[in-house]
Amino acid sequence: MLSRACGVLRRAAAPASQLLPRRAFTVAIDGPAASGKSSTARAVAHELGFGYIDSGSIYRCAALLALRAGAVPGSGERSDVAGLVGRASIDIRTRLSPDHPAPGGTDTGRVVVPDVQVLLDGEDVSQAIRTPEINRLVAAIASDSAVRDTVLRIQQALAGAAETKSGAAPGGGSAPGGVVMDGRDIGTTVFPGAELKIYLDASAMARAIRRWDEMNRQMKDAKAKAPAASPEAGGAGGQDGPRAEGAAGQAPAEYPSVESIARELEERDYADINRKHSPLRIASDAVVIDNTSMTFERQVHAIVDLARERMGLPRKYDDDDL
Ligand SMILES: Nc1ncnc2c1ncn2[C@@H]1O[C@H](COP(=O)(O)OP(=O)(O)O)[C@@H](O)[C@H]1O
Ligand SMILES: Nc1ccn([C@@H]2O[C@H](COP(=O)(O)OP(=O)(O)O)[C@@H](O)[C@H]2O)c(=O)n1
Repeated sequence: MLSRACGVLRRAAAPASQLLPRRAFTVAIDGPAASGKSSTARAVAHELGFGYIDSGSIYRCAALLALRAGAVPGSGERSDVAGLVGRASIDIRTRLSPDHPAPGGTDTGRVVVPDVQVLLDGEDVSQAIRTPEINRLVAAIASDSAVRDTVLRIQQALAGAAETKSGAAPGGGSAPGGVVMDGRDIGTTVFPGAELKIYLDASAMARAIRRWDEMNRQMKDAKAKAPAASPEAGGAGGQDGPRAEGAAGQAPAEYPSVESIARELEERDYADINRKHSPLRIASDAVVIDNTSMTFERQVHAIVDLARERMGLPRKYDDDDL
């Protein structure tokens, strides 16, 4: 388990001989909800052999902690969500399935999107932090400056640990590693000096349809794994659109329509853009990619090549410039 102090420890423990040659490369990917940040960041990190941090999942853990403590905004309960998060142990693990090639890219250009597992005090909360209830709550929790300060320290510690792992050369030496982190303020606040900043965007309707589609696929997977589920557990194809499994072990919840997903994304974007602390902004030195009409592979290849160029490596793909 990672401790929140490991970023500090890594720097403090590095012998002087390692300080100059080692230079981690940071890719910051920001953008509105469901613009493709997390899937793209995971694929780019895998291809470059870098660590990956999904910063949204840390805020989602904060929202889950607040919910479980009955300390949601407006409940009247005086809450110290920052304290709850500060005392918690949060770990984000990238998982490869057996048919995935090893990190570092392939000659075929095949895009690999590893799974990510989020552990909160050792509990796998990967599904519990992606419920409609957390979606509604998370932006309010993330607008609290004390929560943001605490999450910032966790982000930096996780990134330090991920860079160290990605830079571990075969044989136990150290090679320049890197980290890809996605969120809302990575290029502006968390890593303002990131070597590559991407702002990923897509039309509101494209984003809502993609998220609906994603939920539909997850529901089908869950159904395939649990064929004996009761009829009330729901199924796709009705007038109401897809339905969902709830958090692990809970009763399946109703999936919303595309329109209501679009509304939820719009409300969350509004809150993220208009909050006082670290609002969602395009960093002045970010490369803006609108992927409304772009394939997933192309956006991954383009970002990998931008990173390679800035690392002094030759481009790998033939895709035209963006
Ligand atoms: N260029 C693209 N074309 C079509 N679908 C995409 C594209 N980029 C991402 N997606 C899909 O959109 C959905 C939302 O992406 P995700 O990475 O979860 O977004 P975010 O992290 O910004 O919320 C996923 O199902 C992802 O596979
Ligand atoms: N760096 C970040 C990342 C997420 N967040 C907050 O966390 C929420 C969830 O982020 P997410 O990346 O999981 O959301 P999706 O885009 O995946 O829906 C966002 O709507 C923001 O309110 C933030 O404020 N700053």
